[in-house]
Amino acid sequence: MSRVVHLGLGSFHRAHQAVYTQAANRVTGSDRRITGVSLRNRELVAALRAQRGRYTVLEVGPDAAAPLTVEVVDEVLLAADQPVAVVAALADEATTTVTLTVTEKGYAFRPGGHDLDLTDPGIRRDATLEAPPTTAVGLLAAGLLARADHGAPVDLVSCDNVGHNGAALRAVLEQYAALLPPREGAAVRTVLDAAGTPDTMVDRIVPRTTEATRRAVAAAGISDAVPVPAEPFSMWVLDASGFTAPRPAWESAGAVLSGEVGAYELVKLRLLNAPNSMLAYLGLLTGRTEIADAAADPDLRALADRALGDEMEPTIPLPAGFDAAAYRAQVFRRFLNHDLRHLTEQVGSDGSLKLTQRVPAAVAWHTARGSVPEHLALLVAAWLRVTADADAVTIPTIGLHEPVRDRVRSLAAAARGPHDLAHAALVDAALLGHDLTTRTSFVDRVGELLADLRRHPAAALIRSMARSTPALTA
Ligand SMILES: NC(=O)c1ccc[n+]([C@@H]2O[C@H](COP(=O)([O-])OP(=O)(O)OC[C@H]3O[C@@H](n4cnc5c(N)ncnc54)[C@H](O)[C@@H]3O)[C@@H](O)[C@H]2O)c1
Ligand SMILES: O=P(O)(O)OC[C@@H](O)[C@@H](O)[C@H](O)[C@H](O)CO
Repeated sequence: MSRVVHLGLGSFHRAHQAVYTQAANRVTGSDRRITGVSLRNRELVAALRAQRGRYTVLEVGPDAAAPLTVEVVDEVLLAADQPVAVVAALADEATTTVTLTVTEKGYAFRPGGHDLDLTDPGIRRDATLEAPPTTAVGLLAAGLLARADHGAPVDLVSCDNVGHNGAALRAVLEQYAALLPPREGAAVRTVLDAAGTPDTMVDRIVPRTTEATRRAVAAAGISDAVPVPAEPFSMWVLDASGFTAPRPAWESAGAVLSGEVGAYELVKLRLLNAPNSMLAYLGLLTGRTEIADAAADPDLRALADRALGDEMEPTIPLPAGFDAAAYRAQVFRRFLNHDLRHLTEQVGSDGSLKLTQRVPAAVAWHTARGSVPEHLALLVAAWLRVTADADAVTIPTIGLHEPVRDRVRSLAAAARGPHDLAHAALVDAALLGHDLTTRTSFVDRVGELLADLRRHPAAALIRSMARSTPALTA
């Protein structure tokens, strides 16, 4: 029986692809199992091993189902300690599907784009082949290299919130292969050429596990050190034509096989993830710890809703039969799920990587038509304010991570003011990608809004924008 190897055994995989795989097994009577690889989370690996890979998905909020026991992960590896075993699992002929949820960071993209960062120290070290790999890209490539010996088919399925995630994964692997010694590079390319890298759209809000999750699971009589909370909603759209090898029949468990994955990805990134980011940054600037509290504020909600409906929706081709109005209403019902306790700091982390996927192409759509999307400018200004100014976030945060924070702060120290900073960060340093570097009318507006956010309490600007007539500035 063919097996799945998953890289990035975080919360999302356990509440999404693993659940679909288990359900597909039940529906089709097959027994496909998952080798789950955590890159470096030693505690998680120890806990899952102690539970023989078994854990609970706890749905929370309205319409939550009963806790679900997931027992489809039958092997758990820690890449930091067992890189050779991970490469062997990836190389095994029985492995026909490799799935990934390694966050945007895991692809080692160059800031602002989808090219491999050739200066990334981990990538450079792995590419020497002098020691076992440590990065997700290095591990995958080592697995492909070893597969050259047998040539059995395999698919690499990115399940991260990255636009054209399959193509992006293929591109970084190709660029990594070019760094390898010629013989090994050619072997990796040969295996990659034959492999599938389908694009996918993945959707389920899965916050971090908290003590409340553990208590709720214990109250249901289940002993589990690593339960995963999740919203009841779940969606997975896959490009069926991108597969080359046997795989779990995820469609029998509700996944959608579609020729329009690209359109679904854009729906997800621009109509769900972008307003989610907006609630996160405006929430952080107005003292909200949780997304649901930010969404419950009528002014924040009005701005995020206009960003979604007026500024994002026109920029994307909707999938056939897609009901945008229903989606928009559903998105906000999902954000308002208080039981999720989805933290503004989780959604607001790594903004430079996330916003690059969510915003610049939509801005380019508007500026090409002579308008400046006001609410998207506010989103970017809010990200800059949170990133540049140590005094901007007044609530306690424990892990508001931002890879370019130091860079932005040194640009801020050198800048003559907010307009200068916006241009230095978005044009000169291209921190949100090259699409924005030529959109100077948009960058000017970001600078103005950043000035407002610095001059007044964020709530005042938010209130006045929310209560003024919505318009795209020409
Ligand atoms: N949580 C959600 O609501 C959700 C929904 C849709 C998609 N996703 C996608 O799944 C990803 C993971 O989300 P999660 O909730 O499991 O997060 P998590 O924090 O629980 O797990 C993150 C995983 O990514 C790995 N990782 C982190 N940095 C890495 C790096 N530099 N290189 C390689 N691997 C790295 C970690 O080892 C861990 O396994 C998200 O970034 C997103 O792309 C998440
Ligand atoms: O990428 P994360 O999980 O750190 O947080 C960002 C969220 O916007 C995102 O994960 C959503 O919850 C998810 O994309 C919903 O499907």
